[in-house]
Amino acid sequence: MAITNEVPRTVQWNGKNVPVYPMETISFERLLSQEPAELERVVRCCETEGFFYLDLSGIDGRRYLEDQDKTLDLMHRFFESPLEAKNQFGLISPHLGYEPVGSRTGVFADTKDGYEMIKVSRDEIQRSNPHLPDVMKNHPDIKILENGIAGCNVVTKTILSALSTGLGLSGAARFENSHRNDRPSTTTMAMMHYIPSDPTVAQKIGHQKHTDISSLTLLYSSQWGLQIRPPRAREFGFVEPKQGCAIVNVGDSLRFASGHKMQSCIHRVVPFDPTEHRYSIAYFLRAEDDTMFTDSEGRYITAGQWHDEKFFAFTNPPELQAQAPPSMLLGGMTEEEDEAVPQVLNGSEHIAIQA
Ligand SMILES: O=C(O)CCC(=O)C(=O)O
Ligand SMILES: [Fe+2]
Repeated sequence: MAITNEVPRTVQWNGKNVPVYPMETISFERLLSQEPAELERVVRCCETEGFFYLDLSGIDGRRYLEDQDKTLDLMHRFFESPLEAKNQFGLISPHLGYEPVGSRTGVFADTKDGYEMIKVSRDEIQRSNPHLPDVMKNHPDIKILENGIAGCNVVTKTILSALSTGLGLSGAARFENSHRNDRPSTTTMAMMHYIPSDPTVAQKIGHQKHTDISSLTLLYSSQWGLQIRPPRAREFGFVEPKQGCAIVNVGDSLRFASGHKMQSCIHRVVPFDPTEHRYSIAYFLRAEDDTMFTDSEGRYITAGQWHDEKFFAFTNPPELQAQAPPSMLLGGMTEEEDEAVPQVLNGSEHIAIQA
């Protein structure tokens, strides 16, 4: 963990004291001006922890927070629609369309996930007739999605450019050069709704531990639930939502592009308050499909291939997930030994490995 002056905190969750991990806060305004000290800090965050808060509360950043508030209103309307309307086209491709609750593995053994999700890709929203369910295929909603996606692009490209400069990269070697705006990629905005669920009995619960496929993920959620397991940490701990800030994490593609120096931090989502509906918006900035890098298995492959293989590993049932290259779900990141923790499942006490 980075050195901070903050006193370590814990919260009560699922019958035990769980850490709340402190994270650095990076200023969007200072990145925009490429202030050398801020560039150094953002590089250090990506190389040591792979996660940070991005302060968007200044005049240049708050318009993006307002975009996300509008996206949130749209999500409430969308997720309240009947299942047939939401699932009109199903999942058109891994980065476009709707996935109902329970489509993937859940956060605990023998559970399914506890969220539904609609993804709108950056390439798709730019088409004259984007493939969207009818309930959101109207001018005002398309405009909200377009503004949300374009805003996330500006914010994530600002970070990418700061990282290139901070690492002394120039010309074609800069990260932006493998994330050009007019090249096909699987870049997408995922809008998620987690249903209320009780960790002691739920069959559909949370979001399994993973690292992201993306280069950078920009996450907006004002609600608790995200847990990270920073490098060298022995257990998962919560990330506290912070007013005026988004959460940014490095994904596998940037880890690979940085010669595996950056950390693609392990994370998952659990129901913090079992009675609560939780909403989050994740923008996954992904490399151009034909970008080449060396993955966690030592293979020289394209970003497109990494995306497709890992996506299917995510969505496969556990027995098929186990056949994927061992490091795929965690992008080559390793976990410190888990501590055996008592866990109440289905009403009876088990000693289980928390995963
Ligand atoms: O919902 C969240 O807070 C995070 C979701 C996430 O990790 C993901 O979609 O990759
Ligand atoms: Fe994630």
